[in-house]
Amino acid sequence: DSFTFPTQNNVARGEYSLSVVSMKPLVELETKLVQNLDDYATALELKLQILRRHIAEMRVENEQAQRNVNLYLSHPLSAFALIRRLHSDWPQWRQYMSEPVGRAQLRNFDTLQGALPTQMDLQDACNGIVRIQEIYGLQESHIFEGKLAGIQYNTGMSTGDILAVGQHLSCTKNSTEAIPWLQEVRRRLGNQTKNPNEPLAVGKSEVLWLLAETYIKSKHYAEALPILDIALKDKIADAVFLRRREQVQQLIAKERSTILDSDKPKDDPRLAEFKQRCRSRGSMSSLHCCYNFTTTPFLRLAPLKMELLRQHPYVVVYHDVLSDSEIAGIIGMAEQRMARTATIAQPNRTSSPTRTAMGAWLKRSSNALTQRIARRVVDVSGLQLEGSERMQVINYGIGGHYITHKDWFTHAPTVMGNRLATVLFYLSDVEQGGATVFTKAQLKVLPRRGTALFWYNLHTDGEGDWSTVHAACPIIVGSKWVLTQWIREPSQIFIRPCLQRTSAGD
Ligand SMILES: O=C(O)CCC(=O)C(=O)O
Ligand SMILES: [Fe+2]
Repeated sequence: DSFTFPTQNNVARGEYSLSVVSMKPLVELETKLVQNLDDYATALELKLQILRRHIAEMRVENEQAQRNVNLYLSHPLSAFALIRRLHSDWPQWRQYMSEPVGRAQLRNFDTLQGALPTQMDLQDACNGIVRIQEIYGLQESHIFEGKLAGIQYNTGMSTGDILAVGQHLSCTKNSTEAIPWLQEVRRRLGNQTKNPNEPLAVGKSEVLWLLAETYIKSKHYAEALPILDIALKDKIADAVFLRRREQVQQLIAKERSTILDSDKPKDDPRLAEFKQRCRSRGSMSSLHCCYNFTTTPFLRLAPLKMELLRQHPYVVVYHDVLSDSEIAGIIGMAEQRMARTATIAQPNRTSSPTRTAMGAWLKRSSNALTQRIARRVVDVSGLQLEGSERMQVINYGIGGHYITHKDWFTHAPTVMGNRLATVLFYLSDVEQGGATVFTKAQLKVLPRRGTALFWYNLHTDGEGDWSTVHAACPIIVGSKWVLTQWIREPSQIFIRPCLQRTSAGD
């Protein structure tokens, strides 16, 4: 179920990619690293300059000696100087050559190293990219070139970027998904040979090996063979490749290969619905719009722009209910309290989290601002908040999403009661992706800064309403912020008493 709680009070390691806000320090970290490397280059240049100057002087002296060796050595001061230089100076030059350059920069790097993203961060980031590709059905080649869901951006993927995703995918259950990525790396490397002086150069033989192994792992033996052959033909491979080739030939003779694409696992229906809804056009399909004057007495003075999206389940949107300064204040508070949000079902990290975001709980009584927001929740819902959990602010990260879930509990605690209703405020616009979708009710709501979504999670008799299952589609481009208030049953006794179900759908 979807009860979420923070596991840590600050950004713990391996949690950068989960929200845009938690990645912010990385930009400054890179600034420092670039400066440090620049300082290292300066130290190298300084040493080089000193060397060049001395070499020039040495050459002048030595050439003079060479022109007339006898004359040079006949002069006692020249001969003396030669002896002295060779005895005293040259060992010092040896010493100078052996001294490492940039020790200070190396030490400085070591102090920054602890803040570098971990393997887990990279995995999360890979998962995010793959999720965008999968859920929206994007072509890998488009992503490589920086075209995301029909929009061409200036940023594409480098060979190193693509290889990292390929490597990640080759270790996953569906390793065949790595193939387009690794093939692209292979294509980009082309006939290029690795420059041994380039620290970041990608080795072609390593890529070919990984590609061949990925084919072999998924029993596509026939495809592995030509890959190994390329490596052998280019003579960039060694005996290991030759042995592997023989093994593959034996496998082809013995075992049946799988035909590419035939073994694609079928999506489970929930995932299929999620994909379909996220890919659908974002029509709000409102039933009607009106001004709400009636939910609470306050609204008679300041009516809210309300749009009814569905009657069953009852889902409404309120436009422009938060001001820019209120939003800035809430985000500012949340930023200081960010922690990874984990669901109770999986409080520890797994490779495929159901929710990829960082969150903060805010007490409604914290300050005038949170009290005002709480009041707004009462206004849009007509419900009371005593006994409800705190407000939760969420910021999503790379390909951030929240899989299909229901906000109500199957076994609700009797004291706190179940989550009768949800109010979801959008604190930001999202450039692409990140819609809230109701998969059963076939509704897609695009985040709009300042808008609130309200729905009932329970039928009038208190039973959980399955038609309220919903999800957050992966963000493609943007930083999505939401504030959620789940509203518990007990304090609503007189407002929305438990009734027999009125009509079929209610
Ligand atoms: O972020 C969204 O669009 C949905 C969030 C949600 O479903 C929740 O917090 O329960
Ligand atoms: Fe939810």
